[in-house]
Amino acid sequence: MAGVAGRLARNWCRSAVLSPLQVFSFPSLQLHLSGTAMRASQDDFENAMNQVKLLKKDPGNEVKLKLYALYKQATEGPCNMPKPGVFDFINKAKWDAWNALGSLPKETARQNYVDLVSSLSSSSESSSQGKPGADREQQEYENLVVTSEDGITKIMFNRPTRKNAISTQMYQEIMLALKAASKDDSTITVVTGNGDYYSSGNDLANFTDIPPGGVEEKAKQSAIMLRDFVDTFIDFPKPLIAVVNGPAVGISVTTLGLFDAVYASDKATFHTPFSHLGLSPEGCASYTFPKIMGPAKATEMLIFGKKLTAREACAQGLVTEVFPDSTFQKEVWTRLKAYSKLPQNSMRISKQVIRKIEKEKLHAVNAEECSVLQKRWLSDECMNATMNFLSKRSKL
Ligand SMILES: CCCCCC/C=C/C(=O)SCCNC(=O)CCNC(=O)[C@H](O)C(C)(C)COP(=O)(O)OP(=O)(O)OC[C@H]1O[C@@H](n2cnc3c(N)ncnc32)[C@H](O)[C@@H]1OP(=O)(O)O
Repeated sequence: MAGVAGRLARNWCRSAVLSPLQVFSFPSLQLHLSGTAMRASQDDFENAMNQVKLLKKDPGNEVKLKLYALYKQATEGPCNMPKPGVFDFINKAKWDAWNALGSLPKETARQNYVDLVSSLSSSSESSSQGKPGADREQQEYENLVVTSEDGITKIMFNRPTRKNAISTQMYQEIMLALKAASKDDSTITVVTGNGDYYSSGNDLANFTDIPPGGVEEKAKQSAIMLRDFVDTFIDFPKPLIAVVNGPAVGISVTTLGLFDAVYASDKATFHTPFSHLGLSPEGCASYTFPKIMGPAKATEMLIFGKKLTAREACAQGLVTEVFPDSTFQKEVWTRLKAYSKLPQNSMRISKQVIRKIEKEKLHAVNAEECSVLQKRWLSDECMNATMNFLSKRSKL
């Protein structure tokens, strides 16, 4: 197979003066827009064809074959060529790749082509920005520790003395770190907490910093920031895993519904005391929680503020697996390191396929939740609960 791969590479590179990526735009990949069969995604398809030519990194023969096959399937349908002879290695490899797509519908092939190119573009972009590894330079954050090693980018909340409560600056930093992780070379991204808490949720002191426009302006700014924050999770393109090292409260619980896997220590608890704080759900939990655990269990958490143990949260489907605290870090990181070695593009594309149908809905839910909260923050119920906590008259 190595011989065939080598010959494939040479064959595609034979046009000599061309860079490997220009060569990669083999003749049959040029789009012949016939004006027929124009569909909604034709523009995306066309853009993807152009993007392929701009890739900075050679994606390798396996991916090239996949692109070739998807292109042929998208434009011509199932393989219609006679099978090349056994010694015609290159055409045989191309034929095999196309034929393997069977009766995949044209529009699915087109979509898969677009998705594959999009994943290649982002990894090619990021490869010019940095390499994975322990020594990789990381942006400095005040409230996070971000590291990248073994194909895993780890974003760790780092305000342990405040139980990792999320300040306004920390929301911004988390968004920045997620955006950077979405473009780096890592295969998976992990969010965790430093210290005994995963996170105690929104820093209740966030609402004491009132701008000149008054509390209404504060509520408006907070709703915009919250919407952006949650959108970043909804749109995150690669597997996102929460390593819940201890108790989680409020928004650090609701956003778990947007993660792809949640591993928890048996010391973790899951608490969304929105009614106690005069608030309402955020992080798309009004949609994801009833979907994950059924409406009755979601009501107990989101309306009555029932705190779940890690095992209860696992039984409800919010948590993937629970580990004894004594072996939690070792077991989880061993597993994550194994997962991080799986093929990057395949994982990305699988996530896209799994999440795509929900994306629009999640953005709409997020917008609605933020608009409701904007009003809630101005309510007496919420203001009193916040003042009671800050004046140390109450705790959860
Ligand atoms: C701005 C736009 C976005 C808004 C999004 C909407 C989000 C909603 C939510 O997330 S709702 C949930 C909000 N969180 C809370 O209500 C938790 C409040 N904290 C507590 O009840 C307790 O601190 C505790 C149960 C988490 C931990 O109790 P304990 O173990 O006794 O520790 P301490 O209380 O002594 O905590 C140490 C230190 O940290 C401060 N702190 C902890 N959590 C928060 C917080 N969420 N906000 C602000 N400050 C927090 C706590 O006050 C202590 O400070 P001190 O040492 O006393 O100065």
